[in-house]
Amino acid sequence: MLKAKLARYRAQLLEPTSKSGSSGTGFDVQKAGDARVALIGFPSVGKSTLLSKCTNTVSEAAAYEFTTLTAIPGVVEYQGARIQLLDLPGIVEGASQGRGRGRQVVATAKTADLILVMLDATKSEEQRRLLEIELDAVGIRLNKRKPDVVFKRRTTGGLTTTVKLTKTNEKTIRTILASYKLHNCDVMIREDITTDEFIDVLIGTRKYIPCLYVYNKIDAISLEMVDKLARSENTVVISCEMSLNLDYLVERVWESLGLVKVYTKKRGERPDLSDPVCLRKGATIEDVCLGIHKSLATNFRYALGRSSKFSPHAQKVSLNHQVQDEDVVSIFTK
Ligand SMILES: Nc1nc2c(ncn2[C@@H]2O[C@H](COP(=O)(O)OP(=O)(O)OP(=O)(O)O)[C@@H](O)[C@H]2O)c(=O)[nH]1
Ligand SMILES: [K+]
Ligand SMILES: [Mg+2]
Repeated sequence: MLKAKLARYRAQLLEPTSKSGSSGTGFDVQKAGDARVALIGFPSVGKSTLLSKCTNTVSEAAAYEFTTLTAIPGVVEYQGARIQLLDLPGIVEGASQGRGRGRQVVATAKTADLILVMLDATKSEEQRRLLEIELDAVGIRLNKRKPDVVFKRRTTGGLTTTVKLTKTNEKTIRTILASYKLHNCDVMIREDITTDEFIDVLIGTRKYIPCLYVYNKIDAISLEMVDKLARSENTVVISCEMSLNLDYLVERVWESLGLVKVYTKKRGERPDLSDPVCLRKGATIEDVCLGIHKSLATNFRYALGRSSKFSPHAQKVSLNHQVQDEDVVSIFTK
């Protein structure tokens, strides 16, 4: 019950209080391109150096802490896709609780499609855990998917569990529901969740964001250490200064975003490889149409799709056909 209370108070605390209605907590940078990637890390880990190396934007880098004072967007081009990379001020322990810039940084992280937790490979492992705590405190869940719990407010209701709960129990769930005054609701638990995960579902504003741990400055540590770090999960090791592994980082960023690039082709012409339509995995031909122009979906007759990975021949496909990465699509309208 204390956990539930604490989570509720924290959620209230982080809620925008301004009457203007805008959350006003993040930095005011327009989203641009096909996805947004945010750089989160302690001061002087090399965030700005990375932005300057991977994009056409220059962000001032220097040996003193808090060189960067605001959000600086750059664009990473990857096989025709445009990814917005956001350089942000460094944060310190307690950023999520404090006022001002630290809070602003973590609030901005919430708007990202992927978070790069940037770490200094020469510093202790502790930095990673500290950053995770700050992101967790504002409701960001890294590399997790939303728990499989269906929750609906109703006039009557009940609790159904389709799996055996081993990390929490029904009594705890009922106590938490009561403490939130949720007496009439339908709850269906379809996964062996923890108490904390259940509270996350109730709070409802959690963000489940993929994350890569990026260890910079590997030029300054031993090869054994580099090898060890490089083998960890969701981890990329780089040296911005010596331009080591930066192309691989961009590849991993693309992969972690879980996007697909679809190339369009006009009849009798070669596919346009410079300007793909980028969509979420699982997207359909209809999404491709909408990504180009609304009228394409309404006037849709059929499409010819060619999957570069699975079949060399174009096939006639309908609106609900799922597209794969690097598919080539021609759309025919009425
Ligand atoms: N040895 C080494 N030093 C690096 C590397 N990348 C960046 N640096 C140095 O680290 C210092 C900090 O770099 P910045 O890019 O300013 O770091 P930041 O994370 O943007 O720092 P803040 O904006 O202050 O939070 C600079 O002196 C860089 O030259 C690297 O790969 N290896
Ligand atoms: K710095
Ligand atoms: Mg900086």
